[in-house]
Amino acid sequence: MRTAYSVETVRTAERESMARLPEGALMQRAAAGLAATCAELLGQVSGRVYGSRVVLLVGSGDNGGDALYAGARLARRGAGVTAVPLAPERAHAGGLAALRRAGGRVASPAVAEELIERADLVVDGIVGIGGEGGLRPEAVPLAEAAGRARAAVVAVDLPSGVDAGTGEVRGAAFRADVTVTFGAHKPGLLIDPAREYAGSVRLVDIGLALPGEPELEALQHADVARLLPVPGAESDKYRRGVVGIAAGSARYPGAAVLAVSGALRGGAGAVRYVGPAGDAVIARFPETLVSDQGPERAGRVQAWVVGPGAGDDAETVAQVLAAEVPVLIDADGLRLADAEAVRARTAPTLMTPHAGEAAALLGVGRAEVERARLASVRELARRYGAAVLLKGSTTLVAGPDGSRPVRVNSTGTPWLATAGSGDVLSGLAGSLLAAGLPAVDAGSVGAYLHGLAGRFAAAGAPVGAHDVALAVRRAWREVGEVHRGA
Ligand SMILES: NC(=O)C1=CN([C@@H]2O[C@H](COP(=O)(O)OP(=O)(O)OC[C@H]3O[C@@H](n4cnc5c(N)ncnc54)[C@H](O)[C@@H]3O)[C@@H](O)[C@H]2O)[C@@H](O)CC1
Ligand SMILES: [K+]
Repeated sequence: MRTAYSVETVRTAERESMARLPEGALMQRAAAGLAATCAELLGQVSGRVYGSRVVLLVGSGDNGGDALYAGARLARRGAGVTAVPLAPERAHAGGLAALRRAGGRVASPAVAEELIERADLVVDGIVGIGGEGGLRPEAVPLAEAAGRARAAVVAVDLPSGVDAGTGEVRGAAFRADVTVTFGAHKPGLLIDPAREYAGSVRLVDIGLALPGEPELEALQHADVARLLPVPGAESDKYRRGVVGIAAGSARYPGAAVLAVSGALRGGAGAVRYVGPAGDAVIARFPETLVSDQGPERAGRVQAWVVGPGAGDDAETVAQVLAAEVPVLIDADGLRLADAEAVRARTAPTLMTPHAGEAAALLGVGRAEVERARLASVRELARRYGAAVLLKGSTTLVAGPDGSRPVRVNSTGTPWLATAGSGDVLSGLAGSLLAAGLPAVDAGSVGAYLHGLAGRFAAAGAPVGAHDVALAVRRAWREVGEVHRGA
């Protein structure tokens, strides 16, 4: 499991460590890890460390101190290192002295852009977890110059300008090729939009003992493998769970077909379809149990999926919400579901909005949800007393009270933003619910497999939702392999 901790928790751990260790020890560990990554990148960009040109952009806190000490290490290996302290009188004094002793230079911000243009490597040490309120105006042209330059950009702890705790980005921020982060991932490194600015993230262990719950957790192959339902020798289709799909309409029969296609690959023993698209479903998937009765009379299921392509069929949504089994609500179902009826449910509920649907439920603009994804998913979960999966390039899954940790999934690919892809996910996650997974697990395992399937299906080219559904089996096998190997 990958975890991310709040800034507050990291600060607490830092204080405890500092009390035990000699002064400056943590910063030296951070700088050593940072310098190692810088040296590796220099090897890729210019073939060697010796003689390469490194620019350190240095703010007034310890983030700048890390950059300076790492710069001193590179200078000792023969790199030409120039530090640009944005506020020279407040830059980390020990770090500046160390850099100078190692042969590094210090330059004025007036020449920073010129230096960046000629550099092999730019180290962004302007702000880390102490940053507040986005990048200051004087640093904006530097972020832009670094973006234009051919140099590799390494962010120290976080790309300056992104919010460490929430992943929000207000205005300009540095775009890094690699972010070297210390002690723990910060939530902003795993959540969009900030995640995109971080490039690939490397965690340097500086020996922090992290207390309490993480803010976020991200399942890895082995975690998913442990959660996947596996039929035992005694299983029959009913024991493996029947998932009911109440989806599709005369106008959108395809949504029903796609939701069923996802459900068939999610581990339930059988899929029961209820709705007006039975003929289309049977034609494609003859193994489906099709009923033309409403959900109340369709026969037993262990979980329902309601909403994909459902049009305005509020009665079906109401019947599903009244069922005493887990329910996944997606697409039109989110709009049609009565909030009181959702809150009154005693069996688990999983809502799966994209940003636009989440915005409509929260009564805010879509951009607001996209900007503040973590706060949005928590708020929705609290309002509805339901687990909520907020779709996007990083998908977030919050438990019913919005409490910690929220799950984050980043196996997806931008190619997954294609019509019907959400219908496949709803069927897949609903099937996992029917197989007995708790709502947060069903959502996050579903998102993980769906994202991986999207990658396999796309392989760098556009995909349709049906391709994604087909690739779920490959994703499942790939995850299972790791488990068997473990
Ligand atoms: N947490 C830890 O355990 C460790 C932290 N270290 C480093 O220390 C950093 C935190 O250091 P600090 O607490 O000194 O804070 P930062 O260095 O992140 O930033 C604080 C300084 O930047 C200024 N500032 C705040 N917002 C700004 C903005 N938007 N634009 C420009 N300047 C801004 C503040 O006035 C303050 O002087 C971490 O990110 C990490 O790089 C490491 O040295 C190792 C250990
Ligand atoms: K930084």
